[in-house]
Amino acid sequence: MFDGNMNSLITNIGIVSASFLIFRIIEISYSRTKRPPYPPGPKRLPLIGNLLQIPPSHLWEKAVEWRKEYGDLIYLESLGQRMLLVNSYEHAMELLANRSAIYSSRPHLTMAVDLEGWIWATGFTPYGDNFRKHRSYQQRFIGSPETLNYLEAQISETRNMLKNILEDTENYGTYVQSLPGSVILMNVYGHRVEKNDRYVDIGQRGVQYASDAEQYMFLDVFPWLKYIPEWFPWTKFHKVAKEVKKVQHAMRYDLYQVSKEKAANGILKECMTSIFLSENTRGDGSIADEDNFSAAAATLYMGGVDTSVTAIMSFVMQMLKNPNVQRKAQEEIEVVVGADRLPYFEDMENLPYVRAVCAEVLRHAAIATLIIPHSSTKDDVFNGYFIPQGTIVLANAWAMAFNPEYFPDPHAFKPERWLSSTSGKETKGPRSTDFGFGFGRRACPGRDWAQSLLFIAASSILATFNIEKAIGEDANPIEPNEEYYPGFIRQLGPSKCKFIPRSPRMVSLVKSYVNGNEV
Ligand code: HEM
Repeated sequence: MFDGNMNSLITNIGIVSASFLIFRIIEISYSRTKRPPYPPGPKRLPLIGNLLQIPPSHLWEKAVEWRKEYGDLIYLESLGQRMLLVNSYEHAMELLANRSAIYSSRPHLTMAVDLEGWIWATGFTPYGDNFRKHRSYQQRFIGSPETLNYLEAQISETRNMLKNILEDTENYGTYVQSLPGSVILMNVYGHRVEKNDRYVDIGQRGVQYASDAEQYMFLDVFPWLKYIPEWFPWTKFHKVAKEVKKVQHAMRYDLYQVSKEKAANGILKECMTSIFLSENTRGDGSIADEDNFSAAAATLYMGGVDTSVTAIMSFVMQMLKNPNVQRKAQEEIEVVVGADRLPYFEDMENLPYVRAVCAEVLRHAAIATLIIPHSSTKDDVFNGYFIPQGTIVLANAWAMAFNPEYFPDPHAFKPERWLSSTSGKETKGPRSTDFGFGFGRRACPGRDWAQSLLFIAASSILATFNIEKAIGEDANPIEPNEEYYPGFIRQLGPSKCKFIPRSPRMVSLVKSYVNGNEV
């Protein structure tokens, strides 16, 4: 009896399971035939997809080449990971801004998030409550200078940089490299940067490590590899992750702790942390929402310390390559600012040519080539194509910056294209700041901060110095360094060149300002 029941139970389960399986197969094949196609893209091989066609670097340039065949949307798969390259500004806006409820998350990167521990940094945080809290702190303190007057630190640190360049011209690169870090550390933690400052170094190493994590994408395909013990051969990634973890931890906590101690002793200068602590420290000493605040603050440190260096380095390189542009910008400064003081933010409105130079620097430098990858949280259909949930969307800001339909003669450096008041206006497309800082809910919160620092640094350098090519041993001018480090975030090193003070008056002005006796 028992055996008979058991047999029929097994038979029934078998029938039900088989029916379920058949139903699923029919359902899947039906949905496949009904579902719209993926966007066009290079032919995928079974299992590995486009793995062999995706170049190890300069994917943004490959995407432009593919555009001729497939158009502005290019769909790729690599070992099961779906990717969508978006070459046009209009499509990036449509997906990442107009449909930002679906396209505002970040991919989960095994190396960066699980092994190195960057999950706290806003740029790696998935869409959700923590992300929203980070963004509201960042918007409040850095989105505009209303709560915290970050412009003051931008002016004073720029003038420090001018003085250092005056005294040690050969090493101008060192001072440009530390300018953004010295401003952001003052803004966020009230920390005054010293020569060879440990925290600027930690910040720059942290940014480099975080962007290098993309080299370990094989761990996303085989995430179980992360459980292999460290002593096992070919697990160098464990050693790298261990080292990065120390830097990541230092970025997140070290300066925050120092600032907290200073605040407790009443010696913390006004900054983002001092304002937050004064508003959120409870009677028993505990601090409301401290985790989200310290993460949002440390991500600003991360965002501010590096990208703006590329912008200012690119400005110097372009001035070396385009002496006529340099002269024209200096003439405008002479008329508006005069030769008796250095520029202020109040001059910005009256310096359209200098503003155009800055806009052209940002376009031409294309600092964040593929912005930061977004990830979709829902299946979507766009322009008749199916974009599955979990697709990594890469907006090709480099392609937008050099699109000849928006910017005729795109590789030429032409500030005139941004001047609406001259007949030379040639720009038909978006502004460089519309795509260079990303899209939608994830767009860079440091956009205004970065633009104002570039303006004050560029106009102050132009007012103080003539930048000229150095002369080589063969008596020929040395061409400027145009070799960008080809990462998702492009970096540019200094050129061999001369910073020649424009007049003894400018020299004494810079010195007097730094010594606190502004003339
Ligand atoms: C010229 C300088 C800069 C450029 C070109 C730049 C560009 C970008 C881009 C393209 C993104 C990704 C946006 C997206 O995914 O749609 C981004 C994100 C971010 N940037 Fe910037 N940035 C610059 C300066 C700064 C500065 C100065 C700060 C901080 C003071 C900053 C803080 C951030 C943060 C926190 C994020 C992450 C936002 C998120 O994931 O929600 N950036 N930036």
